[in-house]
Formats: sequence, C-alpha cells, structure tokens
Amino acid sequence: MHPRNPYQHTPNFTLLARDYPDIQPYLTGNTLDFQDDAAQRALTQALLHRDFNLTIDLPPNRLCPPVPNRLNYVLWIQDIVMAYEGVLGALGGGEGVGVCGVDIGTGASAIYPLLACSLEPKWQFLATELDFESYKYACANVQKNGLEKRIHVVKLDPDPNTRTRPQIEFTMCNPPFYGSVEEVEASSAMKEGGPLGVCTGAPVEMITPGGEAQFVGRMVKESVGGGVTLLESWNGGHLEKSLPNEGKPTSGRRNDREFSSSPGKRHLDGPGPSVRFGKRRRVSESGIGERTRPVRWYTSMLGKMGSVVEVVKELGACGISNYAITEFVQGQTRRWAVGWSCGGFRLPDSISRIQNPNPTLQRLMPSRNALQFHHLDLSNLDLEQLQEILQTIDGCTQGDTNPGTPISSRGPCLFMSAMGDTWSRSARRERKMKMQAHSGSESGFALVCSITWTREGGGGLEVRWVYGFDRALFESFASHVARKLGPGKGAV
Ligand SMILES: C[S@@+](CC[C@H](N)C(=O)[O-])C[C@H]1O[C@@H](n2cnc3c(N)ncnc32)[C@H](O)[C@@H]1O
Repeated sequence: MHPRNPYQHTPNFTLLARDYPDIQPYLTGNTLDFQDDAAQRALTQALLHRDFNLTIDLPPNRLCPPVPNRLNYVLWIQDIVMAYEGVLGALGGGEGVGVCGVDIGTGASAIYPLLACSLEPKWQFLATELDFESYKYACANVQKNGLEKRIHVVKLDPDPNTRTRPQIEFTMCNPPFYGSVEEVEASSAMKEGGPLGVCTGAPVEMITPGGEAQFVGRMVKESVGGGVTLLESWNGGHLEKSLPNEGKPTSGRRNDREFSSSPGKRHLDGPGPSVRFGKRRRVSESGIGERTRPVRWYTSMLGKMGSVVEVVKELGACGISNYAITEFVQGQTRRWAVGWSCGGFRLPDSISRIQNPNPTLQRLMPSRNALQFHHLDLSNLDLEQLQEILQTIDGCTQGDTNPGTPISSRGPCLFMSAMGDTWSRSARRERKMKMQAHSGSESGFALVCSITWTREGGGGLEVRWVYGFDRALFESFASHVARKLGPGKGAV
C-alpha cells in the first residue's frame, strides 16, 4: 500500500454506518457483506464522501471502484508529478503551470480524476470513455462535485481532425483486464472490491481484444510517436481555455485528519522550492526540450504480473528505457502500474522501482537513477567546499541551494548540469583544441544531476540522474564527481 494511503487498516464499518446509514443493512457486527454489490457501492460512496467530500452515483451494472485501491494509483501519480515539478522548479521553469492529466477509460465513477482533483487543486483532467452508459454517469458525477471546469469527460468517437493539445503531464488508465469472455470465466482470481467481493463489471469494462497487455502495448507503441491511445476525438480546447484561471484551492475537499502525512514537496528526496538554477542561467522548459512532448508520463494499472512482463518487453522493443514499475497491495489484492516517458526526466528510484520485488519483477526493474559511493572521506566537507570542488569541473553549471534548508535526509542537495561530456580526458583535450564549446549556449542540457552527501559512516555520496538521455554520460559524470571528492571504492 502507498505510504500516504490512509486506509492502512480496515475501516470501522459500525462507526461509518452511523454517518452513512445506507451501509447499515449490509453489516453484521463490524463485518460488511462484500458479496452484495449494493454494500460495495454504499461503502465506496461513504468513503468518498467522508474522506474526500465527493458525492457520486454508481450504477448497479458497472464496476464499483474500491477507494483504497484506486487511491494507491493516484498517490503514485502524485509522486511522479511532484518529482518532476521539483526539477522544473530547480531549472527555473514550470512554476504556476497547471497539471493536465488524462484518464483513459474513466468508468461510470470517474474515480481517478475525482480523487486526483480533490487532492490536487491545480490539476485538470481529460477523462475518456468508450461506453455511453458509463460516460453519462461520469459526466453527472463530475457535475455533482462542481468539477466540470477541471474534468472534461469525452465520449470517444474517432475523429482524425485533431488540433493542438496542451501539455499533458500524465495519462492514467485502468484497462479492461481480459481478452475474452472465456478468460473472464476461467479466472477465479478476479477480486475487485476485496477478497470476497462480487464483481459487477460490464463486458466493456472487463474485456478488450488481446487483454490488458495488448491494450497497454498499443499505448506504448503510440507513445513513441507522441500519441495518446484513442484520444483522437479530443481537440484540447476546453482545457486550454481554462488552464490559466484554475488553481484556486478547493476548500474542504481533503480530510486532513485522515491525511496527516499529506503530500508536499518537503517529503520528496529530490529538489525542493529553495533550489534554483536562476543565478547563473535561467532555463526555460523548452530549453530541455520537454514542452514539445504531448505527454510527459504515460502510465497504466495492470491486473496480472504476466502483463507487466509483456509491457516491459514492448517498452524494450520500442527503445524506451525511462520507465517505472510500482506495486499496489491492498489486502489480498495485488496490482501493478507501469509508467514510461519518452522525455528525459528521470524519477527517483523510490518511485520508479519496487523495493523488494519478487524474482520475476526484479528482472524487470528499470536501471537505478541514483549512484551511491561509499567510504569517501567527507568528514569535514561542507556545502561551500563541495561547491568549490565542483566548480573545478569544466563546462558544468551549479544550481543554487540553500544550505540552511536540508531538502534530503542525506543533507543539502546540489544541482549540476552539463551541456555534454566536458570532464573526461578526451573531452578536455578536444575543448582545448577548439576553445569554443558550449559557453552561454541555450540549446539545452544534456545532463542534470542532483548531488547529496553524508558525513556519516565514512562519508557517502549520492549522485542522482534528474534529466538526460545518455546513461553512460550520467555514469561517467557521477564517477568523475566521486573521484574529485575522495578515494571512492566504486558505485554500488
Ligand atoms: C476496468 S474499467 C476502469 C474504470 C475506472 N477507471 C476504474 O478504475 O474504476 C475500464 C474502462 O475503460 C473503458 N474502455 C474500454 N476500452 C476503452 C478505450 N479503448 N478507450 C477508452 N475507454 C475504454 C470501459 O468502458 C471501462 O469503463
């Protein structure tokens, strides 16, 4: 379960039923009858209202989304967005820009955009739906909560006349799991709504040709060309118009008691508000080439581990190495999500990798974006000394940092950027000969890293890859920094 998910323990149904009497008929003691789909609907409605101030209607003939499970995915998306928002802030761009996400197949509940908008007052969504019945309910649910300016529900009708879209920060999707009715029937593992829960999913919610792996595989292929699966009918106009005026906090939408460890930049291992590249050079987002990408992060939930294997294979086939895998465990239900980007922002390992994966997942994990070096003698190193040492690396730019505000548990964090390899011996020789290099060029960074260190345990250094496309360049830079700082024993 996501660490910020407040549903770590089974709710006290008896207490909940006092405020939400619709639950009462399905209670025996503190046990809710998950075999009854009406009980599941009553629970979802109660939790959404109590904890998120959301009111929704759910049709009996469509999926009833379990709130804790759906919230896990939203919180992971929040991690991803916070990670790169922090980086953009550090690079002097992207401040105050609203976040635009896409939920592919929003369902009757429109649960993902509703939850996400309730947690994040600046986010907006495009929510697509294929099925007319679900589409009607989704529109009504968005309207009921006064969120129609921030959540635009579209009924998909392929239309080739696509116009320019605003930057989409992420797409999310809970695709139909199965490839056929036979597969649904053969599966005894389908446990929407808890271990004993009945499933009210309609065929359109459960079945897609080729199953979820093929659905997401298609997304992967389309993402290489900048596409968003089945979004052809959306022209983006609605959200573009409302983007600059949005961002007013929606008071009362968050239950602060439930979310005492509520999300905020200070919880991140990465860059915080005090870090800027501003002094030496302000870089627009277009300077790192990301604004031109229609979608920054594609993500999808997956219900079968075998599908994770297939999707990662497809990512490899498409040459996409910048990806993330997470696992959502809620009671006995286990789900996974895969995210990938064709852009250069690299996520912290804590977001992109599962901590203790089983052997199958271990093999699929993306490469680490942080390299650690131990046994460096850093006992006397302070931020100023580090800055001085790093200044001696030719052709690299340092970001500002506020030493009084540690933004990582490891200590202050410093950003370094480079336009290319300027530190290796051959690069230095070449620079001497040409003497022109990259000075003042605004053509964009090749590499951005954050550097944190600790004096404890003999001194440790962590160089995290924040932006770039060339892993070898990152690894070479990290080793160079470690060599500069002391007698390292190699990266682990
Ligand atoms: C498993 S349900 C997920 C519903 C909701 N997002 C949730 O998590 O509870 C999948 C949804 O995707 C819709 N759908 C199926 N194929 C689609 C497609 N190609 N494009 C958009 N929506 C689709 C279905 O109608 C259904 O509502």
